[in-house]
Amino acid sequence: MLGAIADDFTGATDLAIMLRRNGHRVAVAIEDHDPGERVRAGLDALVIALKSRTAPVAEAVAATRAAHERLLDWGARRVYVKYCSTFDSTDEGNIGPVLDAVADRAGAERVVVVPSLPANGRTVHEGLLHVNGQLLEHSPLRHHPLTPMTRSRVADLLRPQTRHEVAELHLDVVRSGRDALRAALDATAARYVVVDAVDDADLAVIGAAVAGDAVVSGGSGLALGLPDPHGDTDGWTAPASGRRAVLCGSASTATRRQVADAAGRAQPVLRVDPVAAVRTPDLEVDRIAAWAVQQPADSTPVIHTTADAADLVPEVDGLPAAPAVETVLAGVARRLVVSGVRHLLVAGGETSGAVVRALGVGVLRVGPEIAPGICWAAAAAATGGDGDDGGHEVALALKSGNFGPDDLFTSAWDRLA
Ligand SMILES: Nc1ncnc2c1ncn2[C@@H]1O[C@H](COP(=O)(O)OP(=O)(O)O)[C@@H](O)[C@H]1O
Ligand SMILES: O=C(O)[C@@H](O)C(=O)COP(=O)(O)O
Repeated sequence: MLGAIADDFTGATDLAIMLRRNGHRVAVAIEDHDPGERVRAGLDALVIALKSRTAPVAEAVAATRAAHERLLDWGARRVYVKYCSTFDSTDEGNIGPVLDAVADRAGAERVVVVPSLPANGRTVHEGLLHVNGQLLEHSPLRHHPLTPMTRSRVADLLRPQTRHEVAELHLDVVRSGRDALRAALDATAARYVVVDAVDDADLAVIGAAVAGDAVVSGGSGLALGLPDPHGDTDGWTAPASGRRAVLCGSASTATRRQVADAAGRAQPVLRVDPVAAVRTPDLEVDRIAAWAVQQPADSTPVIHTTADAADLVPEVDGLPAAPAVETVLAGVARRLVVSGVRHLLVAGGETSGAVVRALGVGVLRVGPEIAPGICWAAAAAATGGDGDDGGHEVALALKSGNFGPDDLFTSAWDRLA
């Protein structure tokens, strides 16, 4: 079995889709949840979803180490460390410290670093990460609320995060084919090697060249290069029908466009007040949940946080607003499920982590792909409390802030039909 550790929940489903597309029978385990021996026995790949991308370094490393041990116990022979295709991190981490911990434990002398995800416009060329043709540092990721990306050379982003050497291999080597790339990798003394990839064919070459590596790392794109022969990935059924809703904690430009598009199609839209989220979170949850149940049953209420950059509130009364906003959206998610919402689309990696935790979900069963990097997944929500017994089957789509077409909030439901 291939074991994978993803540093956020949208990233976990993104990777699971790629593995599924490539013939793996795959499931996503939420944090320290054990899917059970029977489920594990039927899998070719298991992705553990952590909420470690922006956690304090020691916490992220400890959670990753524990996840790695579980994967080893469960028979994983290879480990895939999944981070963001835009390399979301700071000079402190968490990509470097997490890679160091996994590579040390596995005794891996070399780990490739492959953030490219061409299907979503993320490419690495001559060591520089581009997002839809722009250098990372000139893309909207420069203004990310938690991990602003102000440099574009992947090696320069990783170096401050690790004590190990970081090298680069460029497209000319990749395009010389699997054997030439493997030879070049073997000739490199560095622990980490950033490998260029501009299209899916490059990812296939890299995947083939690292077929024997105990640890690989990247965005989800590298999974396209790791085929599994089983190819038997059916067995997904959509959970019972019910009301729909969208929860957006992402401030990304793609999400903002999707909110505006839904509003333009006459879907009801409400914005979380970050000041209220910090000062009176329970009242803010009540306000939003009460609004949502009043909307027409056949509508898709969209609850969001940021219409334009001016809405971003770093602090309120000296307290950070971002985690308070996440907590409010997580509280709203519970209330929505209790009130009959069964199909929930969540935008934002951190936000998805907070929502999935609040819903008490243990395993995501990966279903149909909606758009590159976005899928529906089935899960049992253990809402319990709030006047509810819990145990509802729900369909969740966890969307990276930057992914998806403008009409996603109205078109995503077609894939559940
Ligand atoms: N208006 C706002 N003020 C303060 N924090 C916000 C606001 N809107 C969103 N946030 C926070 O920004 C973060 C967005 O991260 P995330 O959910 O991972 O989205 P993305 O996938 O776009 O990175 C979350 O912690 C969220 O609570
Ligand atoms: O690799 C990617 O781009 C995604 O899988 C991902 O991790 C996105 O993170 P968020 O934008 O924070 O959801």
